[in-house]
Order: sequence, then C-alpha cells, then structure tokens
Amino acid sequence: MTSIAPEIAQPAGRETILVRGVKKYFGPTRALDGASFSARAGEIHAIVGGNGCGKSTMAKVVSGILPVDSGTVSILGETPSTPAESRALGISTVYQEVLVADESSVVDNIFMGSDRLFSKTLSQDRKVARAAELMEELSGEPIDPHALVGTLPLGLKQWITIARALLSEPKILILDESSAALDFDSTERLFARMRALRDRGTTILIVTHRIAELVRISDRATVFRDGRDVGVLEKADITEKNLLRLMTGDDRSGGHGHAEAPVPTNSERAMKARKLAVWPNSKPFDFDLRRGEVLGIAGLDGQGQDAFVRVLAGVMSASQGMVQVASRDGSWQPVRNLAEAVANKVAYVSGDRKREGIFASLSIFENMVMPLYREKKRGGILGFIDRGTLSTLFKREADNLLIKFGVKEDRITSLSGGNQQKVLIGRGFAMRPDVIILNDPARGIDVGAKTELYRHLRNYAEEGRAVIYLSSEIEEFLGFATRVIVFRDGAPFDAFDGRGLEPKRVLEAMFGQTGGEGLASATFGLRPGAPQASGMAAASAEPLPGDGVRIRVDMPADLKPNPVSQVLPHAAGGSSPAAVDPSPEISASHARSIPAAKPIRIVEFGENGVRIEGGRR
Ligand SMILES: Nc1ncnc2c1ncn2[C@@H]1O[C@H](COP(=O)(O)OP(=O)(O)OP(=O)(O)O)[C@@H](O)[C@H]1O
Repeated sequence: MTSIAPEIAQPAGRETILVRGVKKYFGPTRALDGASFSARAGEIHAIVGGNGCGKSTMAKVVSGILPVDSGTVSILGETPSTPAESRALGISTVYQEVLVADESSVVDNIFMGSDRLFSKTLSQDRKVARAAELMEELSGEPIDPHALVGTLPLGLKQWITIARALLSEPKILILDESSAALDFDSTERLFARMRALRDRGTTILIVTHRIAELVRISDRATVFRDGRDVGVLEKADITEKNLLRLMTGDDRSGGHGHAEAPVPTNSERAMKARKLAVWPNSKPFDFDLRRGEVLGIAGLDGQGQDAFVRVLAGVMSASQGMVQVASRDGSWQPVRNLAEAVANKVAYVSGDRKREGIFASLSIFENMVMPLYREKKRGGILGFIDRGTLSTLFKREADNLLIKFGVKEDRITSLSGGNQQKVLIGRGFAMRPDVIILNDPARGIDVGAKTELYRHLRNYAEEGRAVIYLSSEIEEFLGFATRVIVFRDGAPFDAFDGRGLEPKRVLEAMFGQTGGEGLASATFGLRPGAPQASGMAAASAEPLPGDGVRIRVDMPADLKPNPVSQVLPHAAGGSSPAAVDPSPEISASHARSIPAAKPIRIVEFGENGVRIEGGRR
C-alpha cells in the first residue's frame, strides 16, 4: 500500500535539513511557493517533480547559496548564507550545469573554491596525488591530473565536479542531475560511492529525471509540484507509478500504452537520400522516409547516427551523396545546407541546447518564434513583424508542450533547464515543418512532458508529416516509433519495426549482435550502396539454439574469449536487464566486418535495487 507521509516520524537518523514554508520568487515567477522539505543523516533523499517545479531552486536553498523570501531554513542547525559558509558547514553541491574551467588543469579544477579548506594543509604535490587518486577511483581509469580539462570528454568533466564535492567527506551532499553526463557503468560507480557515504552518516540529496535510477538508489523521495512539496514516499513506496501520480496529480501512468510499434499507413515518401556517406570512409547507403513515419535512430556513441540526422537536417554536409525532400508541389528539392532545409520545411531540434540551440541574450518568445520573423513580415519594404500571429503560435506551442514560464519577454536563461529545452522543441514545431528532425531532444525533460511530446509527434506524423527522432535512451522508442534504424561504423547496421521492435533487439544491434536482416527488408527503404558485408548474411542464416535469449558475441580475433570485462547497459523497462547467454560464439568473418564488437557482461538488479553479482544465467 502507498503511504504518503507529509510529516516524518521515523526513528532512523537525525534531521539534518529542515526547510519549512519557504517562498522564493523570481519577479512574477513563484519558484518555491510555501515548500517544506526535510532529510536525515544517513539517507539518500530524492527531490522529484516536473520541469520548473522548483527542484533546483530547493537544492540551491539547501546549499545555502540562494536567500529565501520567507520561511525557515535550518541546515545542520545553521542557516548558511554564502558558499563559503555552507562549505565550512560540510555541505557540498554538484550543480546541474557541468561547471569546469576548460583552460585549467584537472587538479586545479578539483581544488577550485577549496583554497581556504586545503591550501595551508596540503602541499601542491599532495594535491596532485589526491586529485589523481580521486579521479581514478571515480572514473575507473587513470587520469593525468595535469591534463587541461578542455581536452577531456564530458563524462570526465562531470567526474571532476563530483570529485570537487568529495574532496573532504561532506555531511550533506547535493547532486543536481549529476549523472546526466555519466554512462551506465559510471553511474553504478557513483551509486556505490553514494551508498558508502550514506552508510557513514552523510545526507545525500539527488535531483534527477532518470526515474528508474532514483527508484533504485533513493531511501526516501519528496515530490514537488508547482513550487510546493506534495508528498514524501518511503523506500518501499518509491515506484514509478506512485511518483507519477504525485508529480502529475492524477493517475496518468505516463507509459505509451502498447509496446508494439505503430504502422504508418501512407506510402508516399517525404524524404530520400541516395548513395549517402556521412563520413569519408563510411559505407554509402540509400534511405527513404515515408509520410506518417516516426523514425527512431539509435547507436552507441560515435557510430555516425548523430552525423546522419545532422546531414538530413542540412546542419552538416554529407561526405558524399544527396539528400532530397518532397516539396509541397510534388517535386524533389535538395537539402545541402540549413537554408535549403528551412526553405523546404525541414526543422531541426538539437538536444545540445548550449552549443546549437538557445540564444541566451534573447527572450523566451524570441527564442521560439525567431525563424518565423521573416515569414510573417508584411507591408513591403518597411515590413513589420506580425506580432499577433507570432503570439498565437507561441501560445499554442507553449500550451502543447506544457512550458512553465513567468512572462514571455523574460530571458530564456531564466527558465529551468527542461523548460529551455521545450522552447527549442516548440521552435521546431512552430515552423510547421513537413519533416521534423529531433536530435536527442528529451534530455532533462520530465516524464509528463515527454509523454506529451511523444503524443504530439505521433499526431504530427499521422497528419501526413514525418518525424526523425534520435535518442540515447532506447526505451523512448517503445510504442512510439514506427521503425528504428541502428547505426554502426557510420552506416545503418540493422532496422526494426512492428513486432521486431523491442528494446532488447535494438540494444543487441547497437552492440553489433544482430544479423542486419532489417536492411534487406524492402519496406525499410534502406539499401547499402556497397556490397553488403558478408558477415551479416552469415550470421542471420544461422539461428541460435536454446529458448533463452542468446546473443552471438563477435570478437576481434586478438581478443581472448573472456566475456567479463564489458558492460551491456540494461535493457529498457526498469531493473530487468537483457537476459544474455554470455558464452561467446565467434564468427571470424563477422568480427572483421564489425571491428568494435565487444564481449559483454550482464548486470542485474534485484527488486531492492542491489546488484546481483554474476547476473542471470
Ligand atoms: N534565476 C532565475 N530567474 C528567473 N526565474 C527563475 C530563475 N531560476 C529559476 N527560475 C524559475 O523558477 C522556476 C523553478 O525553476 P527550477 O530550476 O527550480 O525548476 P526545476 O524543477 O529544477 O526544473 P528542471 O527539471 O527543468 O531543471 C521555473 O519556472 C524557473 O523558470
């Protein structure tokens, strides 16, 4: 049974954080509107809620860096009011944005801001040694402490921000979306570290939209809605369903209903590419996109899927080949650059809003309707912007995407992270494109808004348009995409639709473990331009024995057949992983055609979220 206890009466751990009736306004925006929250020593406490409900604001209040308008705040019996004070009290925070100085070294970044705590007690050599030790422990690999941070990948930068917070053992550790840039194995290491700290009495607060993760790691969860706390869930009651019910205030499940992929009814094509190669050395292929399709694009990091969607959107040039879009008069128009894409009603939504999305100095309104300024201009040479029409468009998209904002003239940077992302998605829709291409758009978007987005995109496709959706979370495709293409080595490796579209199969393909039959299917409109790799055909012809799920594990000849050192991210749908027979079956020809195929290890979690060593057999 679900027990929702607004007040806490548990024996364990003294209360270290006590926030009562706090209000915090930013101009007209009520970020916190009478919110209360408490957490104990020795617990991992999640703050959960939709975009813009006040989670990050509460994290900043508890960090002692944001003064409140009214209410009471007691952290370890004090009310710190500067970052230095809160640090001296033993509060460490890892903020949502990955805050590092690219031009400084790893060691300097880790010790940044801690001078008063360590400069007198630690020599530079000791700092270097400590930085190296911490980074190796956290990231699982040796990192040069003198390396310039700008040269490191995002995952390592995230570890630096975490290392900074862990320099001295904190009494209160606040992690605001801190696993967002970490991969599966790294997140597991972070969790192990969090549990160890918790067991030594640290209070850990986490803010995350990765619901499956928080269900596993949290001891309690406080749910926020519209700037207020709406319930506290004890460990046994932290389920996806209970969280959603509290977050949305109703019984919406947030799921996609059935899991089988919908089938598009339209056979007319919206886009095509011929002899397309996204990289100079990648295999060229043909590609067709039908109206009514919601096409999912997947792949392990760096396998060309990102380049593919950017080429289709005119954001980047193909190495060879031609992309064309069907125009409204029935002719085929080339898409070689962004201008041609926009002119021919192809819209692009980037998930990397910092790099290729928002205009920080412009308002929320301008950020959404900017591409339409010219289109809506009237009145000849002295044309003016038809603000009324733009306002109607803005309102429609803001309503559809549940964007939470105060005044639309405010700067976009005043919005919460998830709401900034929604403005970018709204910009894509506002163009009323025939083909909308979304590149991992849902990072940082809450689960309610994601469900709305999927519904909106499906309706859009059903009206005769087409959607291309790249995602790093393959469960996003379930019951949403009409087919999914998996990329490897810069080209399509396999494709799935209908009953064949299961997250587990998509995951297997990402690791190079499927036969590539999807490419041969005429309905996919995917034709390799070069002779098909012989290994694919060989693998598909040979059914694998047994009634469990088996994966053929292809390994480069120079690798020993010892499948223990790599991790396969668990399949979609919660804590249950893909059940995989770990015994390798080696196919030499296939191994040559898929150089990156790796042995795999299965990680399984029991109901209590604890890792079961050895996995399922
Ligand atoms: N510095 C600021 N100036 C103006 N408004 C702000 C500022 N910081 C937050 N807000 C507003 O306060 C509200 C709460 O924002 P907050 O960042 O706490 O939300 P959140 O729950 O963390 O959202 P997300 O899940 O999208 O990160 C939002 O409406 C946001 O636009």
